[in-house]
Amino acid sequence: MIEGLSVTSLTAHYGAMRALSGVSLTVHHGEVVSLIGANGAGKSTLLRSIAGYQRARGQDIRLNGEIVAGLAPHAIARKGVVLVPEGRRLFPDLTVTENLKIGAETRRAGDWTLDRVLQVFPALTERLSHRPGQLSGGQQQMVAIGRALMSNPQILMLDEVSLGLAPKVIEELYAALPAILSTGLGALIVEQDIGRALKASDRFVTLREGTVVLEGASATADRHAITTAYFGAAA
Ligand SMILES: Nc1ncnc2c1ncn2[C@@H]1O[C@H](COP(=O)(O)OP(=O)(O)OP(=O)(O)O)[C@@H](O)[C@H]1O
Repeated sequence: MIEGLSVTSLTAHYGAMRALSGVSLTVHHGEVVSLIGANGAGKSTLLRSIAGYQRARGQDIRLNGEIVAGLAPHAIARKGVVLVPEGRRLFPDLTVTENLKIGAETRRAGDWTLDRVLQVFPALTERLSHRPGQLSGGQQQMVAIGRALMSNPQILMLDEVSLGLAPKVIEELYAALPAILSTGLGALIVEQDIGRALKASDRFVTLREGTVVLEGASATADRHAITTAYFGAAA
């Protein structure tokens, strides 16, 4: 049995179009796995399928050996698999505190509290009564990640958290990752910048056209091989 997330032979369709074909991967507790691939490779579909927002065939998605595939998204979150979606999806009429506390509604027992989120993202401390529209993009992303942490996840999935943010702000977000992982959770991250994805992760998985084409340890990854796998043999 795998301690953490395991996905086996996952297939997903949009109508007749196959977006994922037999994708398998694991994310153990305490490790970061980065999902690398061009636009349309299927990264968001994979994360959304794991989180229960998208119907997938194969249906072998497990957390600590227990099948979670087929459960509703809130039930999967309650088991401990939580997605920070692309575009953040904060509640615009709620304050930062209220947005963070919503994450606690699917809360499992665990270490994450509002105070702990604020230790990881101190920039939010002064802005707890603000609405998301009054925050910078980076601060909004901190709220989205903080909201996910408030549910005490075992597996945290981050879909393109750096999209549209300035390099300095992206550095700040990634600098928080070790503190986030120190509670023993595992992370599956989608990051467009291959260099940053490898730096932030223990292992990488490259998707092309819905299929895993290359995977390995990030520290010893061959960038050329990844780029070739990413674009296909014709690149
Ligand atoms: N709601 C949808 N309806 C139909 N096709 C979709 C839908 N969402 C995604 N697709 C298609 O499924 C494939 C995989 O898309 P997906 O968004 O998972 O890729 P991605 O790797 O996350 O890309 P991006 O970096 O652009 O988000 C693409 O061909 C895309 O056009």
